[in-house]
Amino acid sequence: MALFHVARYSDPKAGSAEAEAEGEAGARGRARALLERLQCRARERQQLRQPETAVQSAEPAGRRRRRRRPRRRRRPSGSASQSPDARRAKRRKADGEDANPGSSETAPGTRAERAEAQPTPGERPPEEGAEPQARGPVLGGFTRRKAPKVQPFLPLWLAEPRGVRRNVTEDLTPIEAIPEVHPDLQKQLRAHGISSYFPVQAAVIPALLESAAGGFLIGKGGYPPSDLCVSAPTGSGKTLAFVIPVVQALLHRVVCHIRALVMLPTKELAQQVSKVFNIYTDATPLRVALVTGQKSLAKEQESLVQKTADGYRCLADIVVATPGRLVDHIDQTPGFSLQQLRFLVIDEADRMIDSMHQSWLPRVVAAAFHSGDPVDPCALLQRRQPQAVTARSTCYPQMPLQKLLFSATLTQNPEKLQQLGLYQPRLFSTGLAHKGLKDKDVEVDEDLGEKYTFPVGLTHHYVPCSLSSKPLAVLRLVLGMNFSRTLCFTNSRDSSHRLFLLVQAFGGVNVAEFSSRYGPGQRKKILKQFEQGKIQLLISTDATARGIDVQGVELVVNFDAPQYLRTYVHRVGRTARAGKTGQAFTLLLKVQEKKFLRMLAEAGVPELVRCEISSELLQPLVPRYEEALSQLERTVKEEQKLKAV
Ligand SMILES: Nc1ncnc2c1ncn2[C@@H]1O[C@H](COP(=O)(O)OP(=O)(O)OP(=O)(O)O)[C@@H](O)[C@H]1O
Repeated sequence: MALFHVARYSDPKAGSAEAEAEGEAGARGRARALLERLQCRARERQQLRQPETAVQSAEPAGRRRRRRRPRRRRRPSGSASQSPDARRAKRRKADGEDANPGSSETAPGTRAERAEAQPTPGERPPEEGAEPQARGPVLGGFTRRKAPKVQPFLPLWLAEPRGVRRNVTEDLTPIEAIPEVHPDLQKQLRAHGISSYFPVQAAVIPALLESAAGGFLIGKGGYPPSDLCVSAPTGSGKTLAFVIPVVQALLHRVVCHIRALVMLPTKELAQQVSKVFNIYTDATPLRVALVTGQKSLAKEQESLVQKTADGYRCLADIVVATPGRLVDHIDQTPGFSLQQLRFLVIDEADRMIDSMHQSWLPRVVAAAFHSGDPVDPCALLQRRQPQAVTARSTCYPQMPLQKLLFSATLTQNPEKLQQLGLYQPRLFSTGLAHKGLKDKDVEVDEDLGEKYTFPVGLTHHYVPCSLSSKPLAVLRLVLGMNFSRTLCFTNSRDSSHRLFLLVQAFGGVNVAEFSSRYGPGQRKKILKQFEQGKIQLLISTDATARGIDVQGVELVVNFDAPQYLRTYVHRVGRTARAGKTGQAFTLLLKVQEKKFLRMLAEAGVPELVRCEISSELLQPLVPRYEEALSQLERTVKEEQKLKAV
C-alpha cells in the first residue's frame, strides 16, 4: 500500500519523457527508504504495545505465538522414526519453550512479561497469591460469576388476568343470574339441559355483552371495545362462552352481512362449532355458513352469496371457517365481503397463531378494513383500524372489529400475541402461575411461563413399558377397564395404522383408526360412530387431540408419549369434560420417563400415579397377541404390494 502510494505521488514530474528513466530509479530508491521508515515505526509501536499485553495472562500469549507459527511440512522420512514425545519436545523448543516446565528458564511469558513481573526498586513486591495489577482494561475475567436469572416481563394485562375458577362443578351461576342474556337464548340453553353457567361462561358472557351494548358501533366514550383472551381448561365450556354473546349481539340485525367470523384449525372442529351455532340460531333469522372445504368451492359460494340484479346479496351472518378455505373465498368468491365484520373469534388460538404463516389474519383484517381503498370522509359509517380517539374520530359512527381468543393453552408469549394486533386486550384465565419462568432446562414448548390447568375430575397415570410390550399394555388397559369409549393417541399416522391392524387382528375390541389416511367424509363417519358408542377404541393421531367433544370418553391412552406439554393437555382433555371424571394413561419407555415426569411436574399436574402392569397380567394375552403379530406382518406385506402396484 505504502509502495503504491510512494510510486504514485513521489515524483511530480512523472510523465515527462526525459525524466522518466532517471525518475523511475529515484522513485524506487525513495520508496524503499520510505518503506524502511514505515517498518521501523511499526516495530517501535509494537514494542510500545508489548508491555501492556504482557500483564495479561501468560497462557494466552503462548497460545497466540503458537497460532502464528507457520505450518511445517511433514518430512517424508526420518521424522517418521521419531517418537511423538520427541517430536512434541522439538516443537516446544522451536517455540521457545522448554520441555521441562519446572525449570526457571521455562517461566511462561516473554522477556517483557518477565521484566514486568520483577518489582522495580522502591516498589513493594507483590504479595504471594495476589493477582498482578492490570494497567489497562483486561478482557475476560478470572472469576466465574453466576449470571442473574432472567425474569419474564409481561404486559400488565397478561401478568394480572381476571381470575376464573376452573372447577365446573362448584359455585355454578344459575341462568337467571345473568339477566342480560336474551330470554329466547335462556330458553334454548334450558332446552339443551343447561341450567347454570360454568365459571368461564359466567365471567365472559356478561363482559362480551357489555362490550357489544353499543350494537355494531363503537362503545362507550368513542372507544372501541377491548379484545378478549380466554384461557380455561379443556371441557370447561369455552364454546358457549362466545356462541351466546355473539348470537345475542347479532339478534336484531336488519340486513344480512357477515358480522361474525369464527376461525378453527380443523374441519372437524369447525363442524362441531357450527353445530352449536346452529342450535342457538335455529329460532332466529340468523344464518350460519360452514367454510372448510368439505364441500366444493361452488357449493360453499352458494351458501355465502347470491347474485342479484344490482350486485350480490350476503346469505350468512356467521361464518365458521378454517384458514385455507377462508382465504380461497376472499380471493375467489365474488361479492364475499367482510366489511361489516364485528366479531373475529379465534378458537384454539395458540394453534391458530402457529398457522399464521398462511397469513390468513392480515387477509381478514385487510378485507374488513378495506385496506388500500381511501376512506371516504363523507361516508356515514366509517371503518378504520383502532387508532387514537380524537374529537374528529368520534364525529362519525364507527364499527369496531373485536377479536376474541379462546384456548386451553393460550400462549403467554407477548411476541406471539403481538402478531394478532390486539386492541387493549383483557385476559380471563384459570391459571394463576403467570409469574416467573420455569427454572429447569425442561423443554416445555418455547412459550414463556407456561403452566396450564387441567380439569378437576381428571386423574393422570403413567405406565413404564418396553417398546415391545406397549401394544399389550394398551390391550390390557382397554380390556381390563372395559369402558365404552377409549381414545388412544399415537405420534404418527403409520403408528396409528399398525396399532389399529394389530388390535383388529387380536380381536375382542371394536376398534377404528382416525388419521389423515382417511378423507373428510370418512373421518366424519368414524367420529359419529365413536359418538354413538359403536366404536369402543378409537386409535388416532393428534387430529382428534384438540377441541373434539365426544360425550362419554372415560379413558385416554397415550400410546406414544406426547412431545410437548400443550399436546398432552389437549389429548388428555378429551376426557373429564364438563365436570365429569376421566382417566389418562401414558405409556413411557425408560428413556422417556425422566423428561416426561419433569415436564408434567413443571406443568403443575397435581398427582401423577405410577401404574405398573405386571407380566402376570400380560401373560394370558401373549399367545393371541403373537398370532396377531404374524397376522399384522402379512397384512403389512399385502398393503405394501398393493401400494407398489
Ligand atoms: N353450562 C354448561 N352446563 C353443562 N354442560 C355444559 C355447559 N357449558 C358447556 N357444556 C358442555 O361441556 C362440554 C365441553 O364444552 P366445550 O366443548 O365448549 O369445552 P371447551 O372448553 O371448548 O373444551 P376444549 O378446550 O377441549 O375445546 C360440551 O359438551 C358442552 O355441551
